[in-house]
Amino acid sequence: MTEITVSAERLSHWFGQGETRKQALFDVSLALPRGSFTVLMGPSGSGKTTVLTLLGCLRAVQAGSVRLLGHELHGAPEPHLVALRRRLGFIFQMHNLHESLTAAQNVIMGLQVHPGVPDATARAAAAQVLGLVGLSDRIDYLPANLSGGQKQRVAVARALVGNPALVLADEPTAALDKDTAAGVVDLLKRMGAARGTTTLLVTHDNRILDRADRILTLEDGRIVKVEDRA
Ligand SMILES: Nc1ncnc2c1ncn2[C@@H]1O[C@H](COP(=O)(O)OP(=O)(O)OP(=O)(O)O)[C@@H](O)[C@H]1O
Repeated sequence: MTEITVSAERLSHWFGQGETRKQALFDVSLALPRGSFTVLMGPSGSGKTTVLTLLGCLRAVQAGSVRLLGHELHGAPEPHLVALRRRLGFIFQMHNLHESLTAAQNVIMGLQVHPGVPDATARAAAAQVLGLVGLSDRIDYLPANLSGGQKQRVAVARALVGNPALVLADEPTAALDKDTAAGVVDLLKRMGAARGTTTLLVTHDNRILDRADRILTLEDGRIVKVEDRA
């Protein structure tokens, strides 16, 4: 049987209170098999980021079910959610690097959620994953001395260094040129194949679509299309 990393069943979500209360998601159901690479598309405001944050334990589930790594998120206590979040990797459009830390130190931040990792081990893990994203020669650079694409690759390295079960990426290639964007996506795909990492990637970027195993399209808070490419 296929192992499912994360699934949603009839997931609905609302923002605001009283008269401004607005439904952002309507009965969204999906299931991401282990190691799969899924793209989530849709117009601005269709609910993509909301789905990502709900699957990633960054928002409380209000209605419906999310099962992440075998655990139900609806009604789960905060310490449970914190523990689950440690098994995820997040990549956002804005790279959010610490400007006062080098590339390696930023990547090591991705390991701080795993207490007790010795410094030398953390440094070696950071160097290895920076090598995977093609930044072996930039390990000790500060973000100010890196290009936009290089900074984004550091952010990818930071998300992957803890060997997450699930990577949630929100427009990770928006700031990148064509070749760098392709490199980042290929890296995420390779990690899926090599480590069984499951990836869900929000994008408007047509260049990524042909690399997806599955493309989900959201419109007005509903999944309106599922295309299997595998
Ligand atoms: N914190 C919030 N408070 C109120 N409404 C929100 C909030 N976050 C999102 N929304 C609304 O929920 C809907 C879905 O937003 P969401 O950010 O998930 O869309 P998106 O598809 O990711 O859009 P984009 O491509 O522009 O990032 C939109 O109508 C948005 O205005």
